[in-house]
Amino acid sequence: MIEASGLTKRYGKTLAVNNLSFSVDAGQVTGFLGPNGAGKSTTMRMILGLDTPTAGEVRIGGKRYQDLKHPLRTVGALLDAKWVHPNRSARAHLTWMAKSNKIPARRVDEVLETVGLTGVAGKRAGSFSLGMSQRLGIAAALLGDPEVLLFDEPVNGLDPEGILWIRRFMQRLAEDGRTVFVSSHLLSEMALTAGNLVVIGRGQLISQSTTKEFVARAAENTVKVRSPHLDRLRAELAEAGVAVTDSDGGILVSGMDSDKIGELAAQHQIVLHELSPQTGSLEQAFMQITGDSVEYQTGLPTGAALLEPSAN
Ligand SMILES: Nc1ncnc2c1ncn2[C@@H]1O[C@H](COP(=O)(O)OP(=O)(O)OP(=O)(O)O)[C@@H](O)[C@H]1O
Repeated sequence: MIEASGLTKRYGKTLAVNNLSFSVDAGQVTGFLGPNGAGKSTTMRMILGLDTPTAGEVRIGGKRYQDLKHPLRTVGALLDAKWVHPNRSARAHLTWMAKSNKIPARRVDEVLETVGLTGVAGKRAGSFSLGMSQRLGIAAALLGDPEVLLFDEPVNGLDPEGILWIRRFMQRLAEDGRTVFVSSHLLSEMALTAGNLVVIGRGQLISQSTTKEFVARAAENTVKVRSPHLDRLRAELAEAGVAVTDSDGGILVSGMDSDKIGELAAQHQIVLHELSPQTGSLEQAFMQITGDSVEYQTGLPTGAALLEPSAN
């Protein structure tokens, strides 16, 4: 289990993580979701003791990272799959890690087998594809047979087969009873993988709930409206304090259900050509909830910005 309370990290003028509290339970994959720059990597680094919080703390199984006797046996992480020395073989890399962490050498072959790299264990890690490097990174994270696993954007840049493999693998780890915490800026990916979501924006907690609840909450509040008197309707909705965005020859209304919009239109004798509650794509749902908290606008429509690969 991971518990963050009041976790805060400031880099100069940038408040990367701001008073963040959440918990991650064992037995399910928990997605850590937020737009680029939201503070996910910084939070993961603080969980792993690689960065010191400016305020607050995070505990793993009740202990701070620096108080863990055998850190690799408690928590394993895949942060950056490409940090392996390129001239070392996969087996040499894992053997070195095992030795320096007092982990029995037999674990090396076990984890190579687990991630399906036994056949290429003697090859230079520098010659590995991104998918193979990710597997090697996961093997390293598993060396100490830890209860808690952290993955930072593990599917970035992978082909569909690699994505599927990682998704299934994370689910298997969770089914084994481990705590699996995985960051992503893609809700559609997380919705397929994670049962719970911790969602952040601009370093702050936006929501912690089941994935189902998160998606339903966002989607149920959007209604598509088309009308030949769109300007008048827009003005009445603004008066009612409701948010409106343009969409495909009509508008998308958030925060008022379709019954109320219909009544408002009738009251002002505004003809409607369409009044349809949207189930919305997952990405739309995510944008709707995190919309105000996107730090860097890319100039692309907001939905597309989310589908851009992260800079990680
Ligand atoms: N070492 C650092 N020095 C200064 N600012 C930093 C540092 N690390 C992160 N930041 C800033 O903190 C904020 C959060 O960054 P972080 O990388 O944690 O976000 P993220 O959610 O992981 O984003 P991404 O998905 O783009 O990696 C950003 O504004 C970033 O520029």
